[in-house]
Amino acid sequence: MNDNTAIGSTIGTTLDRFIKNKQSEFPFATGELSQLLRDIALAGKIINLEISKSGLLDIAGAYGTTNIQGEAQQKLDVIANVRFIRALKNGGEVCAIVSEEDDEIVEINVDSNYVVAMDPLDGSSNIDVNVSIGTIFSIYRRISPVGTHVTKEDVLQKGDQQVAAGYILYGSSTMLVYTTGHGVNGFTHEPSLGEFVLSHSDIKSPQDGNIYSINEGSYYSFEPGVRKYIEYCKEQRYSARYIGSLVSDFHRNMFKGGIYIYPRTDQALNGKLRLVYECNALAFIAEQSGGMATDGERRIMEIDPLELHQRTQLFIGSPTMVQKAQSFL
Ligand SMILES: O=P(O)(O)OC[C@H]1O[C@](O)(COP(=O)(O)O)[C@@H](O)[C@@H]1O
Ligand SMILES: [Mg+2]
Ligand SMILES: [Mg+2]
Repeated sequence: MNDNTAIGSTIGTTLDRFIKNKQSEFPFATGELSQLLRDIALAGKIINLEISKSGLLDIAGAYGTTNIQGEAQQKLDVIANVRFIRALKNGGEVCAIVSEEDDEIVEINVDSNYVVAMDPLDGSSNIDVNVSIGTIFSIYRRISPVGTHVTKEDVLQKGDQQVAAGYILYGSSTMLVYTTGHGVNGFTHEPSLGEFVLSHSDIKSPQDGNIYSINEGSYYSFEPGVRKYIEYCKEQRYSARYIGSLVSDFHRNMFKGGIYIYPRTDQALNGKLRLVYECNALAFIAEQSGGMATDGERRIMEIDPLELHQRTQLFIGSPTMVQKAQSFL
């Protein structure tokens, strides 16, 4: 058992109980955010079921459509998107959703308070080959008055405005990891109970590490500084680990100590990953666990989003490694 494990309270503390306990710490809490977190967990359980038997079902392969980024949508991308939107709609706490799989803002309920930005299925290239994948989510409080139509201002908020963020990792076990700005906690799905149960409390990322995660296949399209850092990692005899699912690479490095980098390339001049529904959420988790997340210069969470599907470079992980990488740029 590592020091991130809540000794002796694991089984007893379901996500539901944990949320209830946390809510009581905030006298003015209305329960809306708590309910929204429960709705996200519910959608995660449903998608987890589909993913766990995806090989048996006719849900492998491409859906036949492309999203606004020109990427072929996988069937599970679309299914996950539909499941999340339905669960959030039924939950009633969400006024709008920004999703990787929808070109525009999806307005849900103008009488609700919260905006959700999400990557319903992260690691799409790994869906059909049984490699771990995830879901990423950010939660903001709307700015415009309740009862009015949602505006771009409501959904294009800086990462520093997040009230909660997290991810669900569908791996050898399924985990929900999230923060509300008071530390990071991890819950493992207990299939026989059908519950997420606290398994990793107050997660702390090692300050330094020896794992680097970058797609070296694009080495010759990286800028000289990034190439020099890769050479440095090799000289240090660091381990190269790259799953190709951002959530999975981030999760491993958060526990073991490491850095994940997706820099700009000649194909992706602003990097590949999306600020609003991939990078902001993981940056919040990283910072809350003692890690660091930048675009090579600025904190990810202080970048002003201008577009829904805006891309950014990402340097994320153990602070000593992120600072070292930046020193080469
Ligand atoms: O194949 P590449 O260029 O290394 O990109 C892999 C990266 O792209 C992503 O798959 C992008 O996310 P989506 O799968 O949600 O589109 C990340 O999960 C992953 O880290
Ligand atoms: Mg993604
Ligand atoms: Mg995706």
